[in-house]
Amino acid sequence: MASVQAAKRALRAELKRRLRALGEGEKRRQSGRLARQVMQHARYQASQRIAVFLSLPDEVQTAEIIKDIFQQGKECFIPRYQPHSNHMDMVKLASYQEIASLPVTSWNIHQPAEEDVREEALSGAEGLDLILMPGLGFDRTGNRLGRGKGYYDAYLSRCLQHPKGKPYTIALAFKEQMCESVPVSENDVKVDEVLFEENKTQH
Ligand SMILES: Nc1nc2c(c(=O)[nH]1)N(C=O)[C@@H](CNc1ccc(C(=O)N[C@@H](CCC(=O)O)C(=O)O)cc1)CN2
Ligand SMILES: Nc1ncnc2c1ncn2[C@@H]1O[C@H](COP(=O)(O)OP(=O)(O)OP(=O)(O)O)[C@@H](O)[C@H]1O
Ligand SMILES: [Mg+2]
Repeated sequence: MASVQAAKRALRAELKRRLRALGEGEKRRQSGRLARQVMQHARYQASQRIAVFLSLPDEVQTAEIIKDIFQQGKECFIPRYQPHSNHMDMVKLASYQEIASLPVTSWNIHQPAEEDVREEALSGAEGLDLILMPGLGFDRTGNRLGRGKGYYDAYLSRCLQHPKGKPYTIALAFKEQMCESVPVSENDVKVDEVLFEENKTQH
């Protein structure tokens, strides 16, 4: 339905305005609290294979979470997306320190080069246990508005085909990213939980 696309476009613009108004200190403060919430989360503690995004400046910062994943002896996977499609893999990251040495994409996100051969999370029987999800906006029923390329929706539908089934999904949000309701279409996959300051929603 065309009107859903228009509603998404309008909400993305509104959310980008809200995010631009957020100061660096406030983003750091909320990110610190959310990182602790993740580390204390039973689903996180029980997860061995975790996919996490390398945060952009307007997203909840994930550096402390990534360090903890390695400290806890868990396995860490990061996005490798193909710019001109909606294809994304989650590939193995060897260490926190490795991130700085990875090339950057046109969106200025570190990711391994296409020819860099790495384990893809869904290539083996183990799959993924948990995906920490980015996004521009969320509502309390788990609807998610991304950056409009469908990478995560397409990836989650691939996860559904995997013998292990869909991993648990937790979105990380600044409280300014919470919306009354997010417009969705058939391809949109809900997240299991949205973590934001002082509160959380579970479905
Ligand atoms: N940190 C992070 N990594 C990620 C994602 C993400 O949302 N966050 N992705 C999740 O998909 C994939 C990359 N997809 C992206 C899609 C768009 C933009 C982006 O900056 N878009 C512009 C406007 C796009 C346009 O021209 O229409 C923007 O948002 O300002 C960035 C990443 C994989 N890696
Ligand atoms: N599972 C899928 N298979 C094929 N195309 C898809 C799938 N999911 C979404 N798409 C397509 O991707 C495009 C963008 O979708 P949408 O606007 O929901 O992006 P988004 O959820 O904001 O982005 P992202 O998931 O990358 O954060 C749409 O044209 C949609 O039809
Ligand atoms: Mg979507």
